[in-house]
Amino acid sequence: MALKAEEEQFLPSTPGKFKDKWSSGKNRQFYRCFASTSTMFLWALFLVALTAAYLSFQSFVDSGNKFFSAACGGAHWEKQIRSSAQIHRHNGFAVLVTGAAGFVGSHVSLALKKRGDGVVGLDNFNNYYDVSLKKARKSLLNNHNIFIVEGDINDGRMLAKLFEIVHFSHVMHLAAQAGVRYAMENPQSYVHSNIAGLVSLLEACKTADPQPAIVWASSSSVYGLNDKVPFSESDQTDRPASLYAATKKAGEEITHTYNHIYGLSITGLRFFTVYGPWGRPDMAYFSFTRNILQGKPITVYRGKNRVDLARDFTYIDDIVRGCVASLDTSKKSTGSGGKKRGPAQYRIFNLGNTSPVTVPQMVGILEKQLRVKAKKNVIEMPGNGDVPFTHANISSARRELGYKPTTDLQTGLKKFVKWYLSYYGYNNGQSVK
Ligand SMILES: O=C(O)[C@H]1O[C@H](OP(=O)(O)OP(=O)(O)OC[C@H]2O[C@@H](n3ccc(=O)[nH]c3=O)[C@H](O)[C@@H]2O)[C@H](O)[C@@H](O)[C@H]1O
Repeated sequence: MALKAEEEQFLPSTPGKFKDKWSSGKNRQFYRCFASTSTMFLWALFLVALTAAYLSFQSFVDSGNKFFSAACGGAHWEKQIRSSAQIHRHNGFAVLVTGAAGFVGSHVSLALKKRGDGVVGLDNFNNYYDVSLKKARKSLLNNHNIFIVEGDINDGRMLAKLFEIVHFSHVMHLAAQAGVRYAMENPQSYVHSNIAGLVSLLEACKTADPQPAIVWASSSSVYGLNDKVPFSESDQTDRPASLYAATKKAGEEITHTYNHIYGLSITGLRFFTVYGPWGRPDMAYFSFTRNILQGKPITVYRGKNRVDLARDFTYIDDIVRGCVASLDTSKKSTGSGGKKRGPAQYRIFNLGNTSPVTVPQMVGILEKQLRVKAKKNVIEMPGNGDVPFTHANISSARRELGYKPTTDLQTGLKKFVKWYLSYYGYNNGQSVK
């Protein structure tokens, strides 16, 4: 009880109820004054310590994140970039390819390098799918003297440094968070790469002097719930069915803004389900191949009223030709150092195959190529961002780019399967590696 009484006297109380042994007068004033000064001192000390800790943490984060990682920077690094950017043909380009360790990025980089353009790659090697495949593509590019910078398009200081080292004439922007259905699992990654990353890249391009012309990957998914076929560039694209599609559509609006304000020359390419050797393991044709060879079941989605889903599958070599033609027909950006000097080119093209194939037909082709029957599990398409069909109208690309796809799905999948077996091997139905 005594303790309780003692505790009580130091407990804060409602005004008028506070009891203390410092009755009244000078003693009490002195105590209060002393107590408040020392408390303030302690608080001030605490705040100083907190600020110091915060600042040192921030500079640690800055050095790790915002600027070059250990793999970047330094004289050797700059030398590799300069050498990779060297042009070996008359009037050739110096191209920065973002997403160079990706499927389309690696193919486009090789095509440009082979014809004598200077190519510098950029890729963050994220683990959305098997990183070893990205590293293998990187080795392939290295063998052709293409250097890939390991970095993120959100790293503005690193981008500024790249533009300082090389006066890129063009940027082929293919870095993105791909995949339609994964957007439900990890929505933020789409905002990070396809929105924030895009803006960061455009900021670097707008500030660069000279400004590069930009060609970048939009997507057939922007047509969303559009049911007017074939899809034309002038069709409505304001009903996306997935967050992926919404970020690609937003990218089209964002690039338009940079074209309008800063005079950046911009070409957006709406790719239609691109497939082929060195492809993406998250895509259906790729994962179906793996499962069929391993004797595992595949899930085939079906639309409402038992209607088969269909895609305008487009072979990688056709897409590469469309990308290169877009670079070749790009006009120069008109601004410099962040200031527009006049109107600049702004284009959007469909790059598809113009002959949709149903998913069960695609599976049938794979079964024939692999000589293995698939264990099919057919289910109704879940509400996960998928659209029932895609079909490109490519008249615009044909007219302006001379784009003419030449590979049907049968021929293209044959080439894919050949690559798959040589890359992963085939061992009693088990994929290895
Ligand atoms: O053109 C694009 O802009 C996009 O193309 C690609 O998306 P999609 O056309 O959806 O390709 P993909 O996943 O191979 O599914 C193909 C078909 O198989 C069906 N599908 C899929 C998986 C499955 O398990 N079962 C199935 O039936 C599925 O329902 C669909 O009908 C890119 O991934 C995307 O990043 C983007 O670039």
